[in-house]
Amino acid sequence: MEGALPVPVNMTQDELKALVGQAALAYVVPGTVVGVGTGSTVNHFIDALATMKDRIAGAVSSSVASTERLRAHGITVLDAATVTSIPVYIDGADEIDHSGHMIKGGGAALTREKIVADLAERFVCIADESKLVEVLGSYPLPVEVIPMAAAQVARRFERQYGGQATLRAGVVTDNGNAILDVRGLRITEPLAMETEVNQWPGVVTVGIFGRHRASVCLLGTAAGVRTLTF
Ligand SMILES: O=C(CO)[C@H](O)[C@H](O)COP(=O)(O)O
Repeated sequence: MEGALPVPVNMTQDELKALVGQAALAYVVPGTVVGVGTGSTVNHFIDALATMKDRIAGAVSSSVASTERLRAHGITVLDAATVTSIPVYIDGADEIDHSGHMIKGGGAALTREKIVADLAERFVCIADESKLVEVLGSYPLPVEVIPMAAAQVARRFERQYGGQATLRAGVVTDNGNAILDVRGLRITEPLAMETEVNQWPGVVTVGIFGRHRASVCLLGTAAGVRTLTF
């Protein structure tokens, strides 16, 4: 199912991100706690959320960066451990397919993103149209790993899926771990790969959001905001 709201043509990628960040406000349930993702698209959402900060019960954040931005706007950030359920989680994606499966983790926040997504009744993905793909895998798949397992996990990707993993230089996650970026994958069965890789020793989180896929995607396009529901 989809629909589109018209917008002026020739918008930049950042303007498309701002457009969907604003559009996501319609999915915030007044009086409740909002799950907030991480990244440049979400930054626009956080800025928009500030306009209704007095009508929400606060936010659960998926990264130190988003927490700082939320607090700078005067939005209350709650510890995820104190929250049992939230109606909606709003976050970006590096890729999303036509079933709502995503690759996430370009900003290295994938583990906390999956934790907050797990608290949510629904995941609303906000993205510019370049993120919509037929098959996941052109974007290098991020995997958060315990550093001592990085080489072993990399070898296993090569052996099992023919993927080439490299350590993301200079990056330490909010959880003190490393990120592998895996190239050369064609992820035709996201749920199966997510389940498999999650079982490898030393893998903290794989950036495939299959079980935690989006139920709605607000896609910024030259024709307006396309709403995809899955
Ligand atoms: O998964 C993420 C961070 O870990 C982001 O949602 C993803 O990288 C998209 O970022 P952006 O909105 O900047 O394009």
